[in-house]
Amino acid sequence: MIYKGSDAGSLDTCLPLIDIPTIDFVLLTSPESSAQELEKLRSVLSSWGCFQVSSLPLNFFDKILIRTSNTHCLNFFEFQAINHGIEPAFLDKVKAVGRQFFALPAEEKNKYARDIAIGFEGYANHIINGEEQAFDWIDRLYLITGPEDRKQLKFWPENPESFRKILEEYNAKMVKLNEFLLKAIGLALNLEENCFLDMYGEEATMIAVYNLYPPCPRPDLAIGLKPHADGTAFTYLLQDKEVEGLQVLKDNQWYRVPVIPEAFVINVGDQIEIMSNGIFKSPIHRVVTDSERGRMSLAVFCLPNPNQEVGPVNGVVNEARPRLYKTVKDYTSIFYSYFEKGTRPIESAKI
Ligand SMILES: O=C(O)CCC(=O)C(=O)O
Ligand SMILES: [Fe+2]
Repeated sequence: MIYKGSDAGSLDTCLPLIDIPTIDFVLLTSPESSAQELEKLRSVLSSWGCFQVSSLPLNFFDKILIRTSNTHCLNFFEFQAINHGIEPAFLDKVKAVGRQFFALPAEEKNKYARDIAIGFEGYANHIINGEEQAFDWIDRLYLITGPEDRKQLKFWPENPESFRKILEEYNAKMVKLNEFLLKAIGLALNLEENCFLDMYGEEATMIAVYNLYPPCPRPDLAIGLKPHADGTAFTYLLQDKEVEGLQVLKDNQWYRVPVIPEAFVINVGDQIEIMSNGIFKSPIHRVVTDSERGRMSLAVFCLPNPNQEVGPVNGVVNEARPRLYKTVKDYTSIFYSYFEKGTRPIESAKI
């Protein structure tokens, strides 16, 4: 599928608003309600490929559940309890440090500038350098936040002072949340609880990307972020609290994603589409600009380690559903070359 050029679109208020499905993670952990909520999760991920989660109660990760998994209930025993959930006030801080960074003078931000010869990390005001590339209307701060030994602190702002500490704390919560969801999707398909988590592997890569879309005088001409599907396993997105801009494509129709303060939008990425043999869909999405208001979002990308081989998990290939995807490795490294061309990298993984 080619998206290039013609596909930029303004924030067309005539587009329908997606009634973005909500999954309640607390219901997922309760013996009475988990079967029903898991079925909802399965249905949402196979249709929309994205859903929202309201912020988690303070002690979500402390509620160490519960029962063994054969009753379709998530077993949390292996999770280390941490003392806090993800409360709205903390989410505000996570967003505030990003906004403060983007508000700094260019000279200060450029201390953390990306060096494309090294990689994608750091601050940059466009995503890729392709010559024929129509640039996106975006400023980005892209940081590898895990595993520990892959972090390059020279790209991590020291201004505002609390930036590093807050992002580290946020990252730790995202790691847990992602493990939780990887287990949940195994159960949602009636498979072994750890099948996705095992395929995802250890020492997974965590990437945090702050996206700033400045006000754009001609939103009809410039796209904030061109249509793409994420190359991740899952993406955890914190949207701007006030300014809309994210849109999702389903059945050739674009839908606006509403602003939902304090909620995460969680996207299936291509690697979960591959692991689920296409049962779960990695949705195409884009961001449009606004003529008057800037918008900031924070995306956390959770990806298997580059050495990890990723293919359909046990139980998703059968006579009724033959194998549709090859085994891939270091999928992320091909991602941006496709992004630049405006084609879908997942095509290269199809059999
Ligand atoms: O800004 C957004 O809402 C979406 C960002 C996004 O899709 C991405 O960073 O991959
Ligand atoms: Fe995305």
